[in-house]
Amino acid sequence: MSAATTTPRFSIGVSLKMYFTHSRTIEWATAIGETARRHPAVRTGLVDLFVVPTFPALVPVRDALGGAPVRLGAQDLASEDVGAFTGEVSGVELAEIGCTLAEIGHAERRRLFHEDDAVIAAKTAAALRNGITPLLCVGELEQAPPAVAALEVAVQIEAALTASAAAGLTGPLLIAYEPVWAIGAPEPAAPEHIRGVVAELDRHLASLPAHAGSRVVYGGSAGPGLLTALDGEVAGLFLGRFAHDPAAVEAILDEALALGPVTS
Ligand SMILES: O=C[C@H](O)COP(=O)(O)O
Repeated sequence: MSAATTTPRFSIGVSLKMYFTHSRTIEWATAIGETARRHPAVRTGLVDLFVVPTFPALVPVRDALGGAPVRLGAQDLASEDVGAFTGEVSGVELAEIGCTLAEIGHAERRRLFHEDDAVIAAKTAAALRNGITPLLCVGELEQAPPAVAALEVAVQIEAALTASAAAGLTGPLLIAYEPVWAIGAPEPAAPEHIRGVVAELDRHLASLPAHAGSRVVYGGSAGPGLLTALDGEVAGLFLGRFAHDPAAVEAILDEALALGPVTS
């Protein structure tokens, strides 16, 4: 087995949203930990694998992973760090229990919980302030050509960074590009659409020195076969339903291994 690469070529993560019971979450995480410990794509550092369970499952999942090289992410975080905010969970506490990622701005939180650009910007700043990588979810609302979609998404990214910029906060972002119309759908967006938007977003991120090291992964009905279809031109996937079977995660890791490290 080759030595671990310094920068993983792919980031591959799964949000469990609110689909599983606690016991099923732990069974799933145990299986993912077992896969991660032995799979060469993870062991060599080719893939940065992360899981995003519900809040009460974070510590049990961390323990079920049993030291496997899998990062832990939260599905949300508070915009404040301490105080009378019933029901909220701070970035301080998330960092303390080992979360290195926090999901921010998911379309479901915008649509169902009325999170707006200001909330998302405050949460992005809270993550950066606490040394947590924002897993910033962005995506166009309606189907549009890649250049048009990328413009809409770039505006969302800029809006999410306003509070961080004002506070002088820096750090890499993990952008989950999720076309809203492709979330919860039977199929992901077409590979050529994904490649087109992600290429534009990569160019946009390259113009943000405060967030050097950022990368874009694709989410929205992603599953086995998509990484291969994207031909290595996208830096990873953010999965939902189609990673509920641990065998699907293993299949995607196999695809990453077949694509291999960047050769140039
Ligand atoms: O957080 C994950 C995304 O929203 C994708 O979910 P999905 O693959 O079930 O559509």
